Amino acid sequence: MYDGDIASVLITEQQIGEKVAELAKQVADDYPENGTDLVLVGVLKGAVMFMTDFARALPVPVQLEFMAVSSYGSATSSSGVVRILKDLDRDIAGRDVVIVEDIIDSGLTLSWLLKNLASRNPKSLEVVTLLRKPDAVKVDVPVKYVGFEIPNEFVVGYGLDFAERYRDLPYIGTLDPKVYTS
Ligand SMILES: O=P(O)(O)OC[C@H]1O[C@H](OP(=O)(O)OP(=O)(O)O)[C@H](O)[C@@H]1O
Ligand code: HPA
Ligand SMILES: [Mg+2]
Repeated sequence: MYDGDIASVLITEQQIGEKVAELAKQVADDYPENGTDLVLVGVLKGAVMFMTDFARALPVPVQLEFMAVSSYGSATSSSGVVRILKDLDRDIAGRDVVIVEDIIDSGLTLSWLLKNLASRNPKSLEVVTLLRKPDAVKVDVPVKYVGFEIPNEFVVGYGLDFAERYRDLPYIGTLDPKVYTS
């Protein structure tokens, strides 16, 4: 599948599975059941694979919410302009909320999202991200749960796309530059 487009496998399916279980354990330890379900806010579309695996790995009840924002379009770097394409369906005031992201690259999307959700007065607000690129950060954002720190290369798979392709790969790989330079 996608023959020749993937330059290298950065994180295997098995490594992803182990990390998801580890992150779920950390989050479950920090949010013991208290009668009010934790709200997971998945950031579409990139976080969809991580969100569904993570929610099922968590041994505490959660409610699933989604937001769609877009800052990348078909480019390989963030424009910094964030648009809401889909908002939450429910009020999060007074709730424990965890944003579920696939990747923090420049940090621009998350920084905007944190401000936006904080203004809705949740009881608490934290972030879990599967990937972070420390060398790409333009705005520092407080992130409590980080899966993997990765080099500053464009990656695809497990929800992450280039021009809407490759999200369905079960692993995370680097994209051969010929794909986006041709
Ligand atoms: O830290 P940043 O530089 O802001 O980049 C991270 C964001 O960019 C990607 O979303 P994208 O806008 O590509 O939408 P998508 O999830 O639908 O692919 C990714 O899923 C993150 O949400
Ligand atoms: O490396 C990336 N790959 C895919 N989507 C992204 N959005 C931000 N960074 C990336
Ligand atoms: Mg994208």
